[in-house]
Amino acid sequence: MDTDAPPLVLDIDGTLTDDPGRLDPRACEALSAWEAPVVLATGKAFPYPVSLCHYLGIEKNVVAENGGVVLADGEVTYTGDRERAQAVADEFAERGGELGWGSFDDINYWRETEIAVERTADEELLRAVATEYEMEVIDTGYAYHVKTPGVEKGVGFERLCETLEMDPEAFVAVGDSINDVSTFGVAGRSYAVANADEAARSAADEVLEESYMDGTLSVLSRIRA
Ligand SMILES: O=C(O)COP(=O)(O)O
Ligand SMILES: [Mg+2]
Repeated sequence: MDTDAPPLVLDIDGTLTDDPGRLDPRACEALSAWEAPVVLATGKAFPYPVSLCHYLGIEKNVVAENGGVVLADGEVTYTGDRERAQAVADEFAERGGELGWGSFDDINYWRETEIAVERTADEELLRAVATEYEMEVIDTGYAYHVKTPGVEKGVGFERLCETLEMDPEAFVAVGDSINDVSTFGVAGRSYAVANADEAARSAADEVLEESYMDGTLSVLSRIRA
């Protein structure tokens, strides 16, 4: 691999996974061997990208919870009002809504700055309650996230770059959904995989012909030259 490979900022679900969200095994080889920093920027709770970095054998540079949690150079920072998100979840449940994750809610168990809700939930009710609490709901295609407005992956990514003393413009971004739009806005070059939603497609510099990891690999092979 060329040592001039640019640093990467990559979404996980829909970008390094298949449709049901299983990690594509080709991501392991490609990212373990990448010769520049790789940042994982995800809507998932903090332990998920940290574990993925651990098992890929790469530096733990992570934006989790849609920007609510950032880890760079061993330093963790938090933004977002978890208590307010919890208040939305409680009121949602009070009015008959269900988060939908079953008896052990591993999706929210470690989540520190927002709340995620299964996409089978009553979206209209969830959005109505969130609005009452001046919170925002986004649909990533994998979950609804009840989050603090202004907390975004891209904002967290900029914070991470400050810590690493790197220029966000140097990074190549790949993603698939509305929660990647802010990352696309600050990275130097951005790609939406073919399975991306409308928001990601219109924010990306380029929409790829290939879906999921096929799309991500096509970017990696292009930029490594
Ligand atoms: O947690 C989600 O809903 C989606 O996760 P992602 O940001 O890695 O695609
Ligand atoms: Mg995604």
